[in-house]
Amino acid sequence: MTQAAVTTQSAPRVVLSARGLGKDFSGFTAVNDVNLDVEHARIHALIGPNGAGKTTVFNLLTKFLQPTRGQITLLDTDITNTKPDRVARMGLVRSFQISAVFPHLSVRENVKVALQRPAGLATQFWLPLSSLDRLDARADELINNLGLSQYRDHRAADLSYGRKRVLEIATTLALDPKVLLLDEPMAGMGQEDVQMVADIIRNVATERAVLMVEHNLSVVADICDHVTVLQRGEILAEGDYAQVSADPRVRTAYMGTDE
Ligand SMILES: Nc1ncnc2c1ncn2[C@@H]1O[C@H](COP(=O)(O)OP(=O)(O)OP(=O)(O)O)[C@@H](O)[C@H]1O
Repeated sequence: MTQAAVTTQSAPRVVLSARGLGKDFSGFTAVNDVNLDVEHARIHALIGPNGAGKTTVFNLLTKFLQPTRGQITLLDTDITNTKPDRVARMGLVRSFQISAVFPHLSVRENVKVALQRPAGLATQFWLPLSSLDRLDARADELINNLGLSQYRDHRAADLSYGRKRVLEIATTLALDPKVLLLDEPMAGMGQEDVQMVADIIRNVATERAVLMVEHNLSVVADICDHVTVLQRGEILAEGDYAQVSADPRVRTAYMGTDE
């Protein structure tokens, strides 16, 4: 391997960045002066107390909301004024809620429906599902990678809550995102499912960047490489989990005390 190749491999690669990001709602500033650098093959957490602005930042990055101030760059392209569907096609994909999974289709059929888009097929619900047979191999690869192979022919409705979440991540991965945004992936899960989904996210992040909003701080401590703490719409602290959790300002924001 050449020296250049070694350097390229080891250098952190920023795939999504925000500079001076801000959003006002009728005079109320929900997000102000947020700078973020999300790197390839890393898991980046966005945390903060209720109302800190995490969801608004997600909506700004995916362009569901138009920023009042600032700039967003995806893979070296300025996407500040780009429409959400185009941003998704460029590789910034947000996981949808479980309701995005079709309950009466099997795990495999759900993944195949999701695979139609990157395969260049229009979503044509009037076509028989058998017309999607050529997507079997790719669907099975995704299903195996996410540990769902023994549930391949189960109806989505019959899966446990945690496995529905994993299926939902699988349908998102069908779009082959470069940056995956996960909004509280552990919400409502028991400990066993939390561990399973944490392992899946770690696995998924070996090939792409993951930015996640998560309230479960032990998960953040366990799997996240970098943590940005928001409070009242602004960045309060950032660093690895050990750094931010030792910061007295973060302790005060979460617990009302820095003890
Ligand atoms: N469309 C809107 N119009 C007016 N205010 C809004 C709007 N969306 C969000 N806000 C306000 O912006 C602030 C940040 O909200 P946001 O939902 O981004 O916080 P959050 O950190 O995601 O909170 P939570 O952890 O409770 O989900 C809150 O004060 C909220 O009331």
